[in-house]
Amino acid sequence: MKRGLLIVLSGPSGVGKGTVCSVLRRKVPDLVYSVSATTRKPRKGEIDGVNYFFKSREQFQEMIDSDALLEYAEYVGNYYGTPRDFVEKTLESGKDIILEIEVQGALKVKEKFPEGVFIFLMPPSLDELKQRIEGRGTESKDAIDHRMSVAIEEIGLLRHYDYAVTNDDIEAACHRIQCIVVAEHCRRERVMGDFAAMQHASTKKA
Ligand SMILES: Nc1nc2c(ncn2[C@@H]2O[C@H](COP(=O)(O)OP(=O)(O)O)[C@@H](O)[C@H]2O)c(=O)[nH]1
Ligand SMILES: Nc1ncnc2c1ncn2[C@@H]1O[C@H](COP(=O)(O)OP(=O)(O)O)[C@@H](O)[C@H]1O
Repeated sequence: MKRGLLIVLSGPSGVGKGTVCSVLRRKVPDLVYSVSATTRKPRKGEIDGVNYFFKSREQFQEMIDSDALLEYAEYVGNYYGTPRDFVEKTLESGKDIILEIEVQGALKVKEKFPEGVFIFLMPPSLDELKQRIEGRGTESKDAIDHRMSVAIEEIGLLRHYDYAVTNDDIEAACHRIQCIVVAEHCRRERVMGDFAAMQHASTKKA
């Protein structure tokens, strides 16, 4: 059985990762979405187990201690982490999985899964990024300023990624990501030498 693709979608807060992921989930129902654990408090409308697994600091620490997380990072005062088992089981079952995580975590995943596909979602401009965070209305002014300074540092790490996708338009960004996924599958077909297996089967028949 061929393993699925591990796709990491990263990028600064407010760039549209969540929005792009929810559109992708609708368009590509076969793509599995990893639900993270966090110590952040739920926002209005967020559901435990759907948007995040909401944990206390103690519960999160237990997950770290028992090696239940593939990676974790502290981001603007809260912890976020990817439950390991779900990712590994999904990949083993041959399905593709997408992790929507911030940059420090993405770089840790890259150390463990260099064969993953690392995509950085870029804002059309920093002004547009600030407007999107403000427009979402979920953060205080201090938190927005903090997220903007973290964003500038994160964009500086773009070179560690395989692809940059600009989120100028949601549909266009999703289309680009879908194209990347298709291309990566084709690339792996070549690397995995399926052609050799095909030749072997046809020699056996002759
Ligand atoms: N390292 C890591 N980052 C995560 C994880 N889950 C979410 N994040 C990131 O944490 C950051 C803050 O997430 P959140 O508080 O939901 O705010 P928002 O994504 O900016 O709306 C975002 O960049 C998320 O992509 C995770 O499991 N691990
Ligand atoms: N291509 C886009 N054009 C305009 N607004 C967008 C676009 N993508 C996302 N947004 C808006 O930007 C805000 C932040 O998006 P969100 O998905 O919450 O970002 P992230 O998950 O990266 O923090 C939301 O209000 C969302 O509706």
